Amino acid sequence: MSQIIQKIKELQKKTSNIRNVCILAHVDHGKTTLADYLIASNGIISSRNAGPMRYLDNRPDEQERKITMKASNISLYFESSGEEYIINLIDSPGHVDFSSETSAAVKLADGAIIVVDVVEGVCAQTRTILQQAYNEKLKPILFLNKIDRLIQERNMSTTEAEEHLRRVLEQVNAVIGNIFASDVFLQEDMSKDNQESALETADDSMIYFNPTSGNVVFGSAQDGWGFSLNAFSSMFAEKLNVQADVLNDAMWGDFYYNAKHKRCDSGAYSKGKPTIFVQIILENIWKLYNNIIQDDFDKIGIYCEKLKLKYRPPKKTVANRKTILKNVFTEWLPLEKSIFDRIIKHVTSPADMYQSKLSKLITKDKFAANVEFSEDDSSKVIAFIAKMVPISYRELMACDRALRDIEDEYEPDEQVLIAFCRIYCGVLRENSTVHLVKRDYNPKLKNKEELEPVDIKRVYLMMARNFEPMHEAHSGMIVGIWGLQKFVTKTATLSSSKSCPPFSGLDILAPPVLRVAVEPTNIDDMPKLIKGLKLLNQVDSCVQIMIQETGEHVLCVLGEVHLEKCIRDLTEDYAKIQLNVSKPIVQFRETIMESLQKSSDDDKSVTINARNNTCLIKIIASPLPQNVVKFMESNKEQLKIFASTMEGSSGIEVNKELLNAFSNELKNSDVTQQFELTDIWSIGPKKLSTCLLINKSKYIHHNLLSSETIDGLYDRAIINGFQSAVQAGPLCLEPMHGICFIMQEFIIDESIDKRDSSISGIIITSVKEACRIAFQKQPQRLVGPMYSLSIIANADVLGKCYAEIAKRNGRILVSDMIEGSGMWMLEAVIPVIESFDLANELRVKTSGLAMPQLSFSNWETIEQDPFWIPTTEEELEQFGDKADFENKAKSYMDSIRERKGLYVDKKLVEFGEKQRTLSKNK
Ligand SMILES: Nc1nc2c(ncn2[C@@H]2O[C@H](COP(=O)(O)OP(=O)(O)OP(=O)(O)O)[C@@H](O)[C@H]2O)c(=O)[nH]1
Repeated sequence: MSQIIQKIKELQKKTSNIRNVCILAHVDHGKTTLADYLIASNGIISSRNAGPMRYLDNRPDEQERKITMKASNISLYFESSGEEYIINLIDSPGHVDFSSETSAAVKLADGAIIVVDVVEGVCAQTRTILQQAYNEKLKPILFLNKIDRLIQERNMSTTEAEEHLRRVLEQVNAVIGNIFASDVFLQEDMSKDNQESALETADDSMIYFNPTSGNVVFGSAQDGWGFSLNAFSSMFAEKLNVQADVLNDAMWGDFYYNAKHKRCDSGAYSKGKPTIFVQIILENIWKLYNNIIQDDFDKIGIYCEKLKLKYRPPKKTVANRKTILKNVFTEWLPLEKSIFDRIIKHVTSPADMYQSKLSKLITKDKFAANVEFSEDDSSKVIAFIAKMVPISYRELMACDRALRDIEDEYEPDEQVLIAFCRIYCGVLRENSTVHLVKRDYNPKLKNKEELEPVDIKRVYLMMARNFEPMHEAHSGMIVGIWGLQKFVTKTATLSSSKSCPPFSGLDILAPPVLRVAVEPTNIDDMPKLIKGLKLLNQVDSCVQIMIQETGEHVLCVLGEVHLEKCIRDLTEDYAKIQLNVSKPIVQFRETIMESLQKSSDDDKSVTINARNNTCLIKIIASPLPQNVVKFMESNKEQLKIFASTMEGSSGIEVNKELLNAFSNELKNSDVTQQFELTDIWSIGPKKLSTCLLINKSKYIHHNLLSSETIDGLYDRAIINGFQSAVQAGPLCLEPMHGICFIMQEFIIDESIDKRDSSISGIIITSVKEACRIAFQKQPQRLVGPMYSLSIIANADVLGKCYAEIAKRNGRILVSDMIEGSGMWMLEAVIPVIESFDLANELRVKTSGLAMPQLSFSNWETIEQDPFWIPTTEEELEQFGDKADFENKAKSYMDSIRERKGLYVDKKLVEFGEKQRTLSKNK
């Protein structure tokens, strides 16, 4: 291993020979098994252990549960046609609860190996990772994995298998086609009439997977083999007397080999002949497998000779078939070679990807001109930290003995953080100083306070669990940095010059909707908990930590598996204390609906006349249309900037294109109360941005789109009143969602003294009160988060899955058979609040045959009125006079109120004594 490390340290100076690749797939499709074989090629593990070892899954819980939970990098060496290469390989988790780790992996890579299990085909996460790879402009290679299952489990013939593989490839390409089409429409922002012609003119020739062009590898990671078509064309060209490139082009088409004329003829399907793919490739693989399965050692021996392999099977022992399979196939079609060859050919080097990567990483309005590429200039360093990697200080010192002389600030058992970083430009040297570029830094304004000098103490080559010290890291490399723990939370940009803007953070695909309150079992351990939570927040991009007004520490995570990991990290590594963890809490939101009974605006509006007519406020509330809410949710970061600029912050640029799109969105919706962008006064709640305050009164507010200078004397008080109203609604103090409050009148008595500070307080309270009453004048509803749920299961357990989903108020959206696999794919939505322990219950009920994948889908209004009570005689008879049991919305609302210590209108058992007496007397 030390030789390889030495070579990598030398080779890194040649950026054109570096490739940065991540492995992406739906959960369990075989990423980690594939990574093992690639690692074995460097002698880091033996190829006998490749697969079961799961080298990159080095957390105990990853090994126990056999799922990857974090992205990790290993730098590998590969030689091809006399050239030497470094391949920085990043394995990523497939489980949706760890999607932020996958986002970190795609941010650092230039290419992606997309692994698809050919039996399961395209699954929910496959679509997501294809979208992520497309968004980041990664060069993808498709690995169609687990072909051995078609032989051993599905007993498919070679022609059936070919048909099946074609279908899976078409599925993958159909997803890519859809992603491409939506991208074209989005970029062009066009009317429906122009969409078709735009699609016709857009060049999509390079985006699809096509075995003939070499971006598809077929194989079985478990048995250690893989091939792309060119491996077979060069193997068989001479024997068949056909030119290799002709054979290659004919291999995945409607061609058959005409042995008589020694040529490839078209029309295999119409003539009922097996295609060349079946004749030359699948037939050979199938025969070898069958010989091994049937212990036919003589035939295996003959085959090995025919294929010019060195391996000879044992004479008659009942040898382990798996070992024979591995020995034969890893020699004949070595998996690592087929994958590495494709990476070298299809993935672009970091130097060539530089501009395209940077244009993705830096938001358009911040793109500065002076960030040219440099391979070896230490004054032109640009680097991006995608995450902080935890390791115990003892382990780090074992990797880097020099640390013992540098620091003793940390205890050996303490967790410390290494920055997981890609050098985009220049050379980063140890013991150097660079700028940490903060989020609001703008190279045009050169706002120095947003740059912080930081010392790079040590630079490491990241070899999964080992950190190998290297004195410098060259452009294109993915490395670890020691010295930044005190400065970096989640992600960061480093630059040696002042001309680089901050990179955008990771794309977090789902908000953390699951919350728990945590406290130390022993209250004296509170400082340790706070320190542990800080570390967790630095390391995990998806975690949010909040401190409630009550002093309670709340941890927000994506799902139950994520929660388990975070609690484990806290108790065993970050805080090292016992914790009390509350039951999961789900955040709700509050909204209003359009009333079915027609009522005039006057009925709905609220007038508040404060302090003897000195301040008059008239407000009406109206639900915002779905499209507007959706737009606001997907652009909340930009809208926050828009709102803060309106409220007086300067120095931040507002994206004009976004404002135009917002204006169009408003025009295209049937907002009952029409308004312009210039009427928007504030957007709230602060972190969510789904409610608007609109000014239709005669009072003129500060407005960034207007050229007039306005003093906006009462703006701040009005905005504060609105913000505190939308922050906590009247149902159960949850944030409001999708509502537009329109200020119809705002009049302040001219005679009041403008220096009277109490007037601000009166305005804040009155606006807040008016918003709350206006909300209550409309039909009120709760809005809950929904998970989208996908399950792959066989027909026998389908009924049990349906029953479990129905029991939890879920809705099945799709239930399709996966052709050729005998499996079913279920897609459903289920309220997050009903989802707890679903994975466990399904596992027990289906004996482990169905595993759900849950990922955040959307916020959905709960149709039921939380205040509904039975009124008709039938309803009273059916539900009782409170109907608590049937009214889910009310029970959710009550449980939140109870948790928050608010009054709950609950009917307890009344007259208990009397009832008992009655029954006794019977
Ligand atoms: N039959 C068969 N099984 C395979 C193959 N490749 C992987 N497996 C098995 O599939 C299961 C999942 O493999 P992993 O490599 O852990 O999958 P993964 O994509 O890394 O999983 P996550 O990281 O948890 O998303 C393991 O039991 C592997 O042994 C293959 O080619 N054939």
